[in-house]
Amino acid sequence: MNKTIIVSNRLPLQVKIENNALNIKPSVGGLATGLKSVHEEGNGIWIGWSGLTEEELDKDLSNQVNKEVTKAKCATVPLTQDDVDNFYFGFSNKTLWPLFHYFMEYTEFDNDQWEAYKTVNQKFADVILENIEDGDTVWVHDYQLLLLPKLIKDKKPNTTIGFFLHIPYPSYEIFRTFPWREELLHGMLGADLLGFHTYDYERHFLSSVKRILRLDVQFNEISYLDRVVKVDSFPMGIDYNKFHNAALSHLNQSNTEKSELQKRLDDHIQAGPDTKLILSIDRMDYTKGIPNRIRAFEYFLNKYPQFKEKVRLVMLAVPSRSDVPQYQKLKRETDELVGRVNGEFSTVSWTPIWYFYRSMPFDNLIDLYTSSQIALITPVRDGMNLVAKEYIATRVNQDGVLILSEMAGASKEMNEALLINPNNFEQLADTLKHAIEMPAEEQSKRIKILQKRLQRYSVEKWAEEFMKSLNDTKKIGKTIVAKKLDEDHQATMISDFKQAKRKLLFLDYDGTLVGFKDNPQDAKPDDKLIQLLDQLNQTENTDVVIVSGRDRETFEDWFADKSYNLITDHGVWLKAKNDDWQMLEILKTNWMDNIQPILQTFVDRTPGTFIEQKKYSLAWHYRKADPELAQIRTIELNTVLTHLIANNDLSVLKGNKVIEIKSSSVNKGRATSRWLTKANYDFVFAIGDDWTDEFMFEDLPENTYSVKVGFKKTKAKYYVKDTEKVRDLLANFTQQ
Ligand SMILES: O=P(O)(O)OC[C@H]1O[C@H](O[C@H]2O[C@H](CO)[C@@H](O)[C@H](O)[C@H]2O)[C@H](O)[C@@H](O)[C@@H]1O
Ligand SMILES: O=c1ccn([C@@H]2O[C@H](COP(=O)(O)OP(=O)(O)O)[C@@H](O)[C@H]2O)c(=O)[nH]1
Ligand SMILES: [Mg+2]
Repeated sequence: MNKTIIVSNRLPLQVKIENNALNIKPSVGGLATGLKSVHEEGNGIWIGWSGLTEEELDKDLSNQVNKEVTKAKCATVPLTQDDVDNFYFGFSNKTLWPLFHYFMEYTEFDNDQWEAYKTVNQKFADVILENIEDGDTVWVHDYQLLLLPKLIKDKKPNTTIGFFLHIPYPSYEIFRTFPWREELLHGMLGADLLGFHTYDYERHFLSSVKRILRLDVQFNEISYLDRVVKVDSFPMGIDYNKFHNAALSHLNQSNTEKSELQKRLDDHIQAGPDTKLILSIDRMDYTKGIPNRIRAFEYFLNKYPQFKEKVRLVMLAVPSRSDVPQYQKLKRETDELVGRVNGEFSTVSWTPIWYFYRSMPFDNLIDLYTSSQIALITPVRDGMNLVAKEYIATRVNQDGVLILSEMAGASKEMNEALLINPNNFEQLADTLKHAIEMPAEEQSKRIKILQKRLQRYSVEKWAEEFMKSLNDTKKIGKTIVAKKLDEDHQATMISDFKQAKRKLLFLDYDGTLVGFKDNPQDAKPDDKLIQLLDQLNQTENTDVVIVSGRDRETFEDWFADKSYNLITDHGVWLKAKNDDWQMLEILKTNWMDNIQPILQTFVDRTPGTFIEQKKYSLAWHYRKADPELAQIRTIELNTVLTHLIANNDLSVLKGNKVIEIKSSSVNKGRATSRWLTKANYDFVFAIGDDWTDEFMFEDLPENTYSVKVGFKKTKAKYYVKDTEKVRDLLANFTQQ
């Protein structure tokens, strides 16, 4: 039976050594809850780091850990102290975390730490590869493991891989500054499904893929090598019932059952008729906007002094990553600010800010959530923010107001909250006043809608939706007709080739025999290709024809001293071995004078594009242009051209980052079909990568071995991954 492997940096277990003995408890985080049905109840295993370094574990302890962890359906990735320092505190938290949260000034680009990141991703891959079998599904989590999807896919292509990013994905303008950007994107694209919290992160990712890797993206699908990678957004939810039910039982607590914290909170609430608690809970992280919040609260007290002694900000900041200098700086700044504001406003019976720097047990969190009439959540950047959702889930009487930063992913689903820009103190102060004074009916109206949505799209539902979508990626391949040319198909083909008496091979040039280059003239045949073509050309009873959209002049130049069979200009010219050039179609070219100036206006308005002037066609190339602008321009150009060419027997051909205008009567299908009549071929093979090659796939006889390069919609029977695979494949024909 196939299984699902979940992978995250940390296991859903708390592993500690106390008095030389192991203490292992399940951790109760949201992710563990959401994945329960995939992990414990399904046929799953969870792979991650235990939290203890190799140095902390002697052989005996390590065996014990492994035994206990296996019982919990987990497996550990062994990490040394150096790994943790350089991969976790280093690259993950000093590079990726700040960069992805738009804190460029905090971002370090350190090559040694990048190496450590790669090494540790490989360590994760090693443990996965020990546990994985064909047909299994893997779900990788978060920014510490961005390279992992590729490391698994390369070794185990017959597995389904999902990746979810729990933090924001930054805009292209930020991501492009990352020195190893290509490698990171290729790492992620090892997955079959990439999930983000919001549509904005999704589109930022797609924009990086289009601009940096220049891949083709259709809606939310990326054509990548011989696969399609799907990208989608799945906003993570919470364990709604857990928070809601805890709050319900809280309501019925007797005085003796109440915690000390609850009693103090009650004291404040009961101090007067309009006293209110404003709550904030976050990790002590510079992305959470803690100093801003304190300053804005100070501004509010100055602007609306009537609320002095009435409202109190209860601020819980949970210690986090305190080994990283920026976090230490933030802690000092927060201490200072709280001190300043409290010093400035406190009276004998009132301190404006209650500040806790610690983590609190679940029951105390419920005390805080249920006692606070307002939650003030003001991150400057946040992937999602679950605290905002938890606050809403605990409002069992449908009262309370959530003030939420629009920079948190959660704001995209929580429109009924009061959304603010955390940098706008004026707005923040006014929104606080609005929240304090909001009528009960309005509070309830907003909370009800929010609760309904959170209850429905819980963390369980989130995991279910992701898994469903991941499963569906298995079907993507089936909607495209071509089959992968695997070893069995290849063996049959080669054996047919060997048995045949008269053989014909049609080979497209660009994108098939050679990879793409920015400048078309740079895509010259290399020595290895020439060697391969020479060998093919000498193969007995075999006609090899290069069929290209290139112009005759270019091929004359590149293959000057060769006697190859060539078809150029998509089928205008033909040159048989040791023969002269022959024109297959008599064509007019007077249309060019009208179309050329129009193309020129597109060149002028679209930086990076240029016209390739061929004798019988005009090609507008946009490989180097901004992909989004190019997409708009191609639609525009298509409209303009369709209108103009209506009566001219011309057609517009969409190639790989090129639009070509040429005579309708010319195409690779007609030209190759004509060649076929030259002899009685009993083996025909045709290979190409582009739309223009579809004409030959369509027109050639039924028993042709037709092969597409790359995983795209096609009429060909088979597909192969890339030009490298094409050359390997062709080499087979030369072996007798
Ligand atoms: O039929 P083909 O042999 O595949 O030729 C199709 C076109 O190829 C050339 O353009 C493409 O390759 C260039 C070099 O890598 C690249 O810069 C460009 O973006 C591609 O579209 C050629 O310039 C065209 O004339 C051919 O029609
Ligand atoms: O003392 C505390 C305070 C908060 N939390 C939890 O920490 C999580 C914080 O998640 P969020 O998405 O808000 O922020 P992150 O820390 O992931 O950036 C929430 O589930 C809180 O309930 C906790 O376990 N202990
Ligand atoms: Mg091509």
